[in-house]
Amino acid sequence: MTDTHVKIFDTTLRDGEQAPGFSMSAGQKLQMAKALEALNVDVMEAGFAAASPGDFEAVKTIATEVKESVVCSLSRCNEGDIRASGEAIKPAAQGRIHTFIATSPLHREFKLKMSKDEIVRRAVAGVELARNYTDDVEFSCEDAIRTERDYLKRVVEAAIKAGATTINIPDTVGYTTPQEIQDLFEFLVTDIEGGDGVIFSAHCHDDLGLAVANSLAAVRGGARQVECALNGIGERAGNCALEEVAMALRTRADFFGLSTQIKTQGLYGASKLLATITGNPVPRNKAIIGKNAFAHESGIHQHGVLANRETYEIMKPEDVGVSTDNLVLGKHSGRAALKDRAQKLGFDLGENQLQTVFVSFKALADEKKEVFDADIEAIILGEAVGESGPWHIDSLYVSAGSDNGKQPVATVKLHHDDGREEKWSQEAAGPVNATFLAISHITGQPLHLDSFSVQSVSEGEDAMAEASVQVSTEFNAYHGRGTSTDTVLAGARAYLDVINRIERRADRQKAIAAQH
Ligand SMILES: CC(=O)SCCNC(=O)CCNC(=O)[C@H](O)C(C)(C)COP(=O)(O)OP(=O)(O)OC[C@H]1O[C@@H](n2cnc3c(N)ncnc32)[C@H](O)[C@@H]1OP(=O)(O)O
Ligand SMILES: CC(C)C(=O)C(=O)O
Ligand SMILES: [Mg+2]
Repeated sequence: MTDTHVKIFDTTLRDGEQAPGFSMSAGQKLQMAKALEALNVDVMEAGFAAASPGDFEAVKTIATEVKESVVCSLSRCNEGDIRASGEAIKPAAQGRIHTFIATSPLHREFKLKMSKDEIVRRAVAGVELARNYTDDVEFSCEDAIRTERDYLKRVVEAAIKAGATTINIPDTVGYTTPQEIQDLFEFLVTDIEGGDGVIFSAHCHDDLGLAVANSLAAVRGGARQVECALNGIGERAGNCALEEVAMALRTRADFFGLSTQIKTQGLYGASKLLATITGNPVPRNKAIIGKNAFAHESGIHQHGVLANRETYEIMKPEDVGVSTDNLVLGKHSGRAALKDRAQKLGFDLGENQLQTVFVSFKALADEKKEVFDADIEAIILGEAVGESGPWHIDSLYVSAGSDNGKQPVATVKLHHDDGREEKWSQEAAGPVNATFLAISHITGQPLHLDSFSVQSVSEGEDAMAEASVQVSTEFNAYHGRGTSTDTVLAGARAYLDVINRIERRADRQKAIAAQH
C-alpha cells in the first residue's frame, strides 16, 4: 500500500448496529458483510464477539465467508472479550482484533474508576493477549479527543510497544473540530515513539454534524485509516458516512492527493440494502445516496444541466451506482435487460435470485404500465432481504368508504410455516387499522405502533407504495417494511414483517438457550 492509500474501516455492523433501531439478525449481518466486501472495504468490523452468543456467531460466520476484506471484532481490554474476539475471527483469511479502553479524565474517574497507570497496564495486557491470536491488532483510546495530550502519547506508545499495528483515535462524543483533529494527527504522526509503520486511524462521531469534515481533516494530518459506516449510522447522531468520505476523497483527489479502494459504483445499492434491512429509509436530501442527490427541479438548474451536467453536478450519478438508463422495462422485457438494469443499480443477481426477481417483476409489469428503477429496487430488496415467514399473507380484502356510519372492514387470511391457517374479519376506524388488528388477532401479537408511514417509490397513479412500520417492545425496537401497488397491502406486509422479526428473534433465542 502506498502512503496515499486511505484504508476504509467499515463499522456498519458494529458501531452502526449499536444505534437503537438498527440491530440486525445474523443472516442480515452476513448479507450486509457480503455487500461491504463487494464495495471493497479494507476492513469490516463485524461485531463485538463478547456481546452475546448471537453476535459471536455472526462474527464467526462473517469471518468464514468473507475473503477479500479483513474481518475484525471489538473487545474491551479484558481477557474474556479478547478471547471471544480471537475465537470468532479464527476462520478469517485476514482477521483483526480491535481492543479499546477509555483514556479521558471523565471516563477514567466516573466510568472506569481506574488510575492512569492501571489503564496503561490494561491496554498493554490487552494488546499482548490479542497478539497471541493475530498479528493484526488495533488499539483505540476511547474518548481520545478529550484526553490530555501527554497522557494520550503515553498510552499510545505503550500500546505500540505491546504490538498494536493500528492506533485508532476516536472522537467518541463528536466534540472535535477539523483544525483541532488535524493538529492532533500531525502531532501523533511525528511525535509518537515507535510510530513508524503503524497506521493512525480516525473514528469520528457526528454529534455536531462534523464527522466527515473531521475525518477528512484527520487524513490531512496523517491518518491513513478512516472508520465509518454506510448511511452514517452509529451511536447517537452516527459515525462518519462511508459514502461521503469515499466520494469526497475521490471527487477532490486534486486537493487531498489521496485515494481509497472503494468500488464507488456499489454505494447506492449497498446503502439501499442497509436501509431495507434495518427499515430505516435514507433521507431524500442525504449527500451521495439520497433521492434528491442528483435531482434538479428548478428551471435555472434544469437549463444548466441540459446544457452541461457539470454546471450543477460535481459527481456522475453512475459513479455512485445511480442509474441513468433510459431503457424502459415492462411486461415485454426479458431476463437479460432485467439483469443488466439490476447490475447498474448495484445488485449482482445470481441465477436463482434472477429467476425469483424475474417472476415478481413480470407480476408487477402486468399491474403497471411501466416499471421504474425504484420498482425494480423494491422487488430486489424485497426478495433479497427475504427472511420471510413464519407468517404469510394468503389474502386480504378490505371494504372502506363513507357509507353512513359503517366502519371499514378488513378480512385477512394468513398461514404459518408450521401448518396453521386462519381467516379473520375486523372492523375499525380505518382500513389500515382494521387490517393490522386482524393480523394481530390471528398471530396473537398485539403491537403498539411507534410509527407507520407510506411513501410512493415510483411515479404514476399505479406507483409502488413502500410502507414502514416501527414498533418498540420492552427490550427492542423493530422495523418492518412492505411494498405493493396496493397501499393497504403494503402496510399489511410491513406489519407482518415486524411480527415475523419478533417471532424469528424469539426462536433464535430459544435455540441459543437450548445450546447452553
Ligand atoms: C464507544 C463505544 O462504542 S464502546 C462499545 C460499546 N458497545 C457495547 O457496549 C455493545 C456490547 N456491550 C455489551 O453487550 C455489554 O455491555 C457487555 C457484554 C460487553 C458487558 O456487559 P456487563 O458485564 O453487564 O457490563 P456493563 O455493560 O454493565 O458495564 C461495562 C463494564 O465494562 C467496563 N469497561 C468499559 N469499557 C471497558 C474497557 N474498554 N476495558 C475494560 N473494561 C471496560 C466498565 O467499567 C464496566 O465494568 P463493571 O461491570 O466492573 O462496572
Ligand atoms: C470503540 C470505539 C472505537 C468507539 O466506537 C468510539 O470511541 O466511538
Ligand atoms: Mg464509536
